[in-house]
Amino acid sequence: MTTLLPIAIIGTGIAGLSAAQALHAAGHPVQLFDKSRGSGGRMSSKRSDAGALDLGAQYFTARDRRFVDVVQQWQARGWVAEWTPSLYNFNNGQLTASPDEQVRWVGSPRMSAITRAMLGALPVNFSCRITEVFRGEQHWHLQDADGNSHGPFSHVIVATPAPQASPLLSSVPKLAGAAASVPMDPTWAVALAFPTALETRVEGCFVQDSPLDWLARNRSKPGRDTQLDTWVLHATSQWTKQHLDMPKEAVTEHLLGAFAELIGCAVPAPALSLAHRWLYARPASAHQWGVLADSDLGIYACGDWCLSGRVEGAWLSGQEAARRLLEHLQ
Ligand SMILES: Cc1cc2nc3c(=O)[nH]c(=O)nc-3n(C[C@H](O)[C@H](O)[C@H](O)COP(=O)(O)OP(=O)(O)OC[C@H]3O[C@@H](n4cnc5c(N)ncnc54)[C@H](O)[C@@H]3O)c2cc1C
Ligand SMILES: NC(=O)C1=CN([C@@H]2O[C@H](COP(=O)(O)OP(=O)(O)OC[C@H]3O[C@@H](n4cnc5c(N)ncnc54)[C@H](O)[C@@H]3O)[C@@H](O)[C@H]2O)CC=C1
Repeated sequence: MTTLLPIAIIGTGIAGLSAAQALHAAGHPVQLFDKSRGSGGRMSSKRSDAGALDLGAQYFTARDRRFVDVVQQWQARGWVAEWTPSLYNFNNGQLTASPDEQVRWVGSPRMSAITRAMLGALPVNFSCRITEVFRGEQHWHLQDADGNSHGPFSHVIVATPAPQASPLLSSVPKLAGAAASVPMDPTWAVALAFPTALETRVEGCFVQDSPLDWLARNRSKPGRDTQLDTWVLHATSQWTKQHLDMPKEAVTEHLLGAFAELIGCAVPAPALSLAHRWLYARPASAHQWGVLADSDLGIYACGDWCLSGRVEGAWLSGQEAARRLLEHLQ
């Protein structure tokens, strides 16, 4: 019996884990790496005194049949639940109810529950920033920021945002160039917790003509801690770019001010506030690549930026990376 070399996967966001699960299911050993202390990437949740707060992805929709099917399996296992917020729209200074029929999903009891469950017992190195990916005579090797080498690996899947993928793809200039051509826009996120509930029916709101793009009542999502009235605000990409290096306290003050202006009820001082800057929040434009690949060399890049820039696109891109890799092995 021959021993298969593991496949290295850099990034434990939903794209990397989607690929990992598919390869593991096909009988291939994988080894995951992430620079963060936990999995989830932009679907991670921040633990706080007000419970877990979803600072990145707020909810997701499922339109592709393959993703619809997997989300149903996640629901059956209790990893996700449907969120049915009382939705509003803020436009031209008017806050109006904006109900619709769209099904929206969230991780349960927090967004990070999905990737945590997907990771399961797969082998992973956290707090391990990969700085170099190189090919020896036959196999792939990785170098991390602490100077450690990892390998050999039969294949490598880079599942990070495009600007972070580009340097890791430098051994295949065509792939590195494609990743470098995808700018990603930033998003400032602010979480607030109020000791008494705000007197509003709003649970989610799409916002126009404001520094804000979106706001959500975090505690209205299923399974969340409901002791405090928690909210998450997202700034527009444009406002974020203009205030990229603003101190967190000032960002919180500005976005809290914008929130108080539009929400239409008294907003007391929050008991807790925190700000997080997502430097690579969303691709500036969508692509239909699915995956970037050099199958002969055995290197692949996947992530939301290869498709729709949403959770669904990231998951599908991870599936596509695994599919292309397995196809080439046959
Ligand atoms: C503020 C915000 C709001 C959003 N809202 C929504 C929404 O409501 N609905 C929706 O569908 N989508 C939303 N998205 C987008 C969604 O979160 C992403 O499309 C999806 O999570 C991307 O997954 P991914 O696996 O491609 O990348 P990521 O989740 O970014 O995962 C990449 C991983 O790679 C790791 N990494 C990076 N570089 C290295 C390195 N050198 N070495 C090791 N590890 C590395 C990172 O730590 C990270 O864990 C939102 C995103 C943000 C930021
Ligand atoms: N802030 C960030 O960095 C990112 C935010 N992302 C957001 O994630 C969401 C995911 O998109 P989908 O899965 O397609 O979800 P969706 O179908 O709920 O929303 C898509 C878009 O349609 C609009 N919209 C939908 N429903 C309503 C409504 N009831 N009233 C008014 N407008 C509505 C709204 O503009 C929204 O952005 C979008 O809102 C993206 O803007 C995606 C990626 C990054």
